[in-house]
Amino acid sequence: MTNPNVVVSDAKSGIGMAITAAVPKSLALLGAAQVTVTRKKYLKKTETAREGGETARINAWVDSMRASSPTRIRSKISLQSETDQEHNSWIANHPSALSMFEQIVSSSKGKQIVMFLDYDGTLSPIVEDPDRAFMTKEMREAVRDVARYFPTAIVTGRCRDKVCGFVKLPGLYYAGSHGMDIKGPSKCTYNEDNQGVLFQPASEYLPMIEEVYKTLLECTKSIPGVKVENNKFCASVHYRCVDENMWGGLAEQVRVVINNYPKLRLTEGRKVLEIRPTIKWDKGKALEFLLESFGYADSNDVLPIYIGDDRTDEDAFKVLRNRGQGFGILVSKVPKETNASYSLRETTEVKDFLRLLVAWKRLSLKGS
Ligand SMILES: O=P(O)(O)OC[C@H]1O[C@H](O[C@H]2O[C@H](CO)[C@@H](O)[C@H](O)[C@H]2O)[C@H](O)[C@@H](O)[C@@H]1O
Repeated sequence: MTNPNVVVSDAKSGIGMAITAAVPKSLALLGAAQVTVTRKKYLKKTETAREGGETARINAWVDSMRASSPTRIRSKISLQSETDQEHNSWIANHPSALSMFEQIVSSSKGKQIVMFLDYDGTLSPIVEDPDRAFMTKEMREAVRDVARYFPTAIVTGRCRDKVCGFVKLPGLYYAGSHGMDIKGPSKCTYNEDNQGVLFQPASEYLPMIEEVYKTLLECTKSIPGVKVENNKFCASVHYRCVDENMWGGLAEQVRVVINNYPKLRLTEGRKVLEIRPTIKWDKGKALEFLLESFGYADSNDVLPIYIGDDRTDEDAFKVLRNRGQGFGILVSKVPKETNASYSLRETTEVKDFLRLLVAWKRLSLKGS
């Protein structure tokens, strides 16, 4: 994509000049001391990158950006009967966690249920503005009640402080930045000195992410609708409100920026590109870490339930599947490729599931 507003310094003239080529500003922003980008060098670099298959890589990104998240299963022919078939097979393989509620709780006999909840698309509906993704009062009450009976963690791509501000419940564990920032409840017994912070495996990346966030903010500012979010150990570039014709250009901008940071990698969520450290840490690792912190590292006495809607939640679903323990529940109205065992159609169904769990627990306590 071309960005007419990109300005590159021209070594010969010594002045900034606008060019209709992609993205050098991100490089220039890194500071003259670190990188000096001349127009000539920039064009050469772009050419070489293109020849080296960069274009193919960016095209692949754009294709992936077009797919929903996790990848939607597509019919080759969009006949109604095929769609019905697809849906029936989806429900047969990933039944509703509401209709399977009895089976789910009966498999928890003698085990401690531990709840893991993603935030966006799970506890709050997807909205255009990430800063306005509020959860309802009813959902908050449902989560609060669940946390009274079961250890409960919010596992999110968001920055931990931001999600705490949305959820506003003190009795939970919060794993922000895709699990790279884990904190227990205020009265956490694991690490009281550090105000309940349990684990920050990517703390050394903090200055780098801050720098990348600022660079992305600057180099994408001319693309209408882009929103860059600082998620502390991860920077997120939202394209939900960007014209689809500009997605290629945006992907290219992001690629050029992260090409300068070999210690960072890109992952995708729902209409969002996320730049994060290459360390082997994700929501699945966070789930394992939390189970261990709760004393269930190698235990059969636990039934973890993870509810999420996003590609990044697949890492946690996969962990549960590999452990042969607990269940992943994918929130989705449409068939998707997933490692989850069950499905829920939308956030209101998540709330219903949580309420059922609380009602079932209260009943079983009365009976005991
Ligand atoms: O792990 P999650 O809790 O699901 O967080 C993933 C990302 O969620 C947010 O973005 C998504 O929700 C926004 C609000 O509904 C929506 O506008 C955006 O298109 C979605 O990608 C959040 O803003 C990101 O920082 C999270 O990484």
